[in-house]
Amino acid sequence: MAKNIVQDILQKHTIFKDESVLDVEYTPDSLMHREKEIGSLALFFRSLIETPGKASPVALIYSRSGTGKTSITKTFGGIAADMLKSKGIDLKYVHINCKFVTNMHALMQQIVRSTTGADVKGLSPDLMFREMYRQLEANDKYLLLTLDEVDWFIKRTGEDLIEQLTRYREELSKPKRLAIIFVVRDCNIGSMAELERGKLHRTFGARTLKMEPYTKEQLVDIISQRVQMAFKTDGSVPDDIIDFIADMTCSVGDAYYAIQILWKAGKCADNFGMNRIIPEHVRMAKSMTDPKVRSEDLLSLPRDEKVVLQAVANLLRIESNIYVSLTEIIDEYHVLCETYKCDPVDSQTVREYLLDLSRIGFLDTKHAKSKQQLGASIHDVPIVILLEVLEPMVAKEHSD
Ligand SMILES: Nc1ncnc2c1ncn2[C@@H]1O[C@H](COP(=O)(O)OP(=O)(O)OP(=O)(O)O)[C@@H](O)[C@H]1O
Repeated sequence: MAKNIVQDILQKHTIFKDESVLDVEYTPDSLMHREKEIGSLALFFRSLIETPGKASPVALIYSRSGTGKTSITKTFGGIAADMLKSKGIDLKYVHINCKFVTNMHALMQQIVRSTTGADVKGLSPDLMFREMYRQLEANDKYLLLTLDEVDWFIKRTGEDLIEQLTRYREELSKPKRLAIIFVVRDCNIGSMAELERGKLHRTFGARTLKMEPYTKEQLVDIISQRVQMAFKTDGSVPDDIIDFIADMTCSVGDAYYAIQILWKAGKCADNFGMNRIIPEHVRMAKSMTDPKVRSEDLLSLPRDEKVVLQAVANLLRIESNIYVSLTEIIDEYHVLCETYKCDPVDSQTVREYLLDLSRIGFLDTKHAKSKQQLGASIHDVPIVILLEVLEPMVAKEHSD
């Protein structure tokens, strides 16, 4: 019985070729739009690659989430290890996420385990570090260590991981076998006290890299790359769907967020037995990824604005519509006014309502390039869910 269920599921049609490339852990071989940043790491760690042992460089990377901090450090770590290997030098790249590590002792245990494969118990963090370093020396190895999300660790434990590790590194005898990349979320740097920020500046100096959020065009490229790898045929994710996802995620510039929406939209298409993603799947995916409760807010909107919003939603219910024009909205609005037997407001007022609805977050507006005409879309809520609440609300208000 259970076997049949599994067999049935596996036999079901799917638009995916390889879902694993949409996992957050997956880093593509070619990391788009991060060439400059990988180049900065090469400059920061030039001495490690050209004259290993001479110095023990450290660097700090910070940015908002989903902007590729983890990916560029892993990519750079792999490249550095390969380059040194070709010179007969053994560089181990170790990447540790500190977010869920509870204290300095547990962190040092992880560093030692990932570097040497050994489990050390009963030693203080200082002694563990010395033991690990002794093993690096004994085996003539070098270590490039990335400590990711160190800001969470510092906040939670109150232990100044950056100061402690940079102190260890200063005490090392030559050849210096340790280089470290610290990774921090931008927002947490922003909220740091002036004194702490000054300390970071003194420790890292010019070896500080701030990564900018991705632009819409960059997100289009990143999503397109994943589409090629994850989906069966070219037609399963049309270009305007890629554009739509990039449009709705570019205000945060987060590649992970965009890839999550792509994946969930693909799952929706599978669930509906369709062989391509349509805009409504994307809206559903967005609401699952970033749920927003809107229904109670709808009640507070003026009556006429609700009708304008319903006009937009009615037009977007049509399968292929991502944006609809002001002219179309006005036509649909007049049809609704006839249905509800109410007097329509003039076109300029409809336009103002749309801008107002956009300001308070019920819809998204943009100007079409060609016609200079206002277009409206809804990014946050699946239209079916919005209309389920809005339609009866508007009907009731006009029957009272
Ligand atoms: N330039 C890029 N090209 C392709 N994929 C990318 C790129 N940047 C990020 N990604 C993908 O986006 C996801 C998030 O990236 P990553 O974890 O590197 O970001 P981050 O800045 O470290 O995020 P966080 O602060 O949340 O840890 C990963 O799946 C990664 O593969």
